[in-house]
Amino acid sequence: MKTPGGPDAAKRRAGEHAAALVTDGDTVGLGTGSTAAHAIRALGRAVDDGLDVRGVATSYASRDLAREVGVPLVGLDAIETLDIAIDGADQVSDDLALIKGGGAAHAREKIVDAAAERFVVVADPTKETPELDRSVPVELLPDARATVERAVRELDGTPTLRAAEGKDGPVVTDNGNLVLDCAFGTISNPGALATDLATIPGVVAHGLFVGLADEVHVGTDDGVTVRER
Ligand SMILES: O=C[C@H](O)[C@H](O)[C@H](O)COP(=O)(O)O
Repeated sequence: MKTPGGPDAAKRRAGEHAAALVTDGDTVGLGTGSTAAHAIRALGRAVDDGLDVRGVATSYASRDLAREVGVPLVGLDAIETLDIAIDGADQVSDDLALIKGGGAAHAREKIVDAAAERFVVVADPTKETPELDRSVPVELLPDARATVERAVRELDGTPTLRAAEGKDGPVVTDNGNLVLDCAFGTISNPGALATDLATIPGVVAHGLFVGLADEVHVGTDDGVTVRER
C-alpha cells in the first residue's frame, strides 16, 4: 500500500490516531520505537493543551522522549495496571500476534502492554503479514548464552547474538542482558512457540506477543485503518 510521505508519514498517522484515544486521568504505557515516538510527541502536545495523564516508559529512549515533550512519568514499579498502552511492532499477523523487540525493549514493553486495559499497536503497512516470519528477539541473562542457544536450536531455531552499533561487542539491553535474534522461518503456531521460549531457563523475555494486542492502528494513504481482536 502506498503511503504519501513514506513510512514515517504512515507511522505518524498511526501514532497520532492512537494518542487521540487517551483521556483525562489515564495512565498510559509509552512504547518504544519510531512509531510509538509519534504517539508520545502527540501526547506531549495534548498535555500542553491541558490533558492530565501519567506515562509509564518502556525504555530509556521512551522515558527521555516523554521528558523532552513534557509527558509526566510514573515508574513501572509504582503501578499495577494501566488504562491504555500504545506501542509499535516489528510484525503484526492477521490474528494480531506480534513480533517486537527490534529495539531490544520488549521485556519492559511486555510488562507494560500486558498490564494495560487496552493495548493499542501502532504500525505502518510494512509491518502487516498473514503469518509471523521474522526472527524473534530473545533477551537472556548473559551467563545463560550457551544454554539458551542450545535450547533454541532444539526448537529448530537459529540464534544470532545481536551485535551493537557504534560499539564492539553485543547489544546490552536496558536491563543489562543480551539479545539473541532467533530465526524459526514461518511461525505457524506463535502461541506454542511463545510458551516454549518462555520456559527456557535464563530467558528474561521474548518478543512474541500473543493474545495481548486489543487493536492495531495502521497508517494508510488517507488515514488509519483499525483492526480489533
Ligand atoms: O524494542 C522495540 C520495540 O518492540 C518497537 O516497538 C518495535 O521494534 C517497532 O519499532 P518501530 O516502530 O521503530 O518500527
